[in-house]
Amino acid sequence: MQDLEAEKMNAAKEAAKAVRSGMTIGIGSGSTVNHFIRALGERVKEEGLSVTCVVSSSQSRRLAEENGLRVIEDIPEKLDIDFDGADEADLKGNLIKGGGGALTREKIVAYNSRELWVMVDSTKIKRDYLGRFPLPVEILPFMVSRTLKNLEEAGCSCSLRGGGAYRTDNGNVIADCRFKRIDDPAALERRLKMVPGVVEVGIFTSLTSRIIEGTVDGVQVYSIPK
Ligand SMILES: O=C[C@H](O)[C@H](O)[C@H](O)COP(=O)(O)O
Repeated sequence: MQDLEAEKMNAAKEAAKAVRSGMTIGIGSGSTVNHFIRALGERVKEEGLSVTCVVSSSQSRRLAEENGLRVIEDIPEKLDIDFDGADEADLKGNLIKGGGGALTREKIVAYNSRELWVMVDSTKIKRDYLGRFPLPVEILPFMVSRTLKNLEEAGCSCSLRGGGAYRTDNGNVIADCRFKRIDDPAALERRLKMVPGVVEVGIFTSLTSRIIEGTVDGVQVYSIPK
């Protein structure tokens, strides 16, 4: 049986090796990122690295601080590298994110970083098309049933995460949108962002610089041309 936790850990440990003292980095959210935070925390402890980070969720913030990382909220310059996970990734660097509800802050952090390095286990890489994982879209709770209908006009069926009880760190709700397949991620991202009430869409395009896929005994690294 595939050991997905080991794959995530291998990807995270490899990524953590790239951090140098003095860097300001972005840190995303999720179980793979948790491995990254712990691996980086060990380097901080053992090598005395000085690292400052902007994190994309309250959960990552807690873990980062517990592991000795300095966390800040804002910075006028771009971050050096953003390290994050994904729910799906294709080899052009298109991603589906937001399984943990942190997509909006994750996209802000990724957009404001020179590079985005994505750490995934082997099941996340999709060589044909994205969309098996329901696409998370963060929306305002105001007039939510109309917003869901407007999203469905793009050819999906939507449900509110937790029946509407789930709240993001921004106080909003998540619509999980099931498409048969997503053939043109950039066009769909643009279309859904036009729906009033949509805060952010969990499709990330043109942001990824590198995908680190964890394998049973190491990693496979894909560089994404800009
Ligand atoms: O909102 C959560 C994020 O987009 C995560 O990076 C994504 O869901 C992948 O999480 P995991 O590493 O737990 O599979």
